[in-house]
Amino acid sequence: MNVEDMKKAVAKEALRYIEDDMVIGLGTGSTTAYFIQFLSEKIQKGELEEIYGVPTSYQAKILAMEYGVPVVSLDQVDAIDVAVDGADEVDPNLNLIKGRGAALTMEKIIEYRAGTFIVLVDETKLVDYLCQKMPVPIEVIPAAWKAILEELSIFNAEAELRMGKKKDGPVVTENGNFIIDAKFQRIEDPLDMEIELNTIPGVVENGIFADIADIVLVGTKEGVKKMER
Ligand SMILES: O=C[C@H](O)[C@H](O)[C@H](O)COP(=O)(O)O
Repeated sequence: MNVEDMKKAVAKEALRYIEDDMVIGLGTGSTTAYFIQFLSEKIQKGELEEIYGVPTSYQAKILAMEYGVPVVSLDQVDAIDVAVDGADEVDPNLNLIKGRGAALTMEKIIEYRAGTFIVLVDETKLVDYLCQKMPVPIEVIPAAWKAILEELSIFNAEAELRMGKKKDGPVVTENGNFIIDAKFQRIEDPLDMEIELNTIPGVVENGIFADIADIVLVGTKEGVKKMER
């Protein structure tokens, strides 16, 4: 089983948690893209009814629209039953790093409010501690990017402004902000770090998702494994 197969396997498994009449937070990224596709197939077959998706990004919104999953915005719903999303790192306590796709702020807004937050990863995302492999993406107000970059040196972080791939200059998020990727040595206390980073003036949100995930479905060569809080 390759990584792509593992992503598909967890995306299929996540459907077990979906029932009729649910409002579902639709995450961003390659793994959730499979989930949106499989969700749509169930809807088209009539196996799921009255499903509404709340997208966390334009990517999720466009995919849902293409696949025919009805979309609504957060302010049109009273509650989100389940949110499903990928992650960049998952530690043994189900703390996450997210934001490789620069969608972290809307992801956190929606997933924080979900009745159940289900994370879909392949086994390469499992780490012993956060920041083992990946930096923490931090969404910042553009005017503050340089000051924040310097302030992050207090944490011994190797931080850089994220640059566009098919765009000159920095990545601009869907909220009109910049992203700083900060590689810390090792995050000992994810919740503490998540809160501390958000106290820096100009920081909009950061990609540490501590104590939010309820279930993590992990695609492995032996099949899907479930981690639960
Ligand atoms: O901003 C992007 C997100 O946090 C993604 O959910 C995360 O990077 C995982 O994406 P993928 O499933 O493509 O690895």
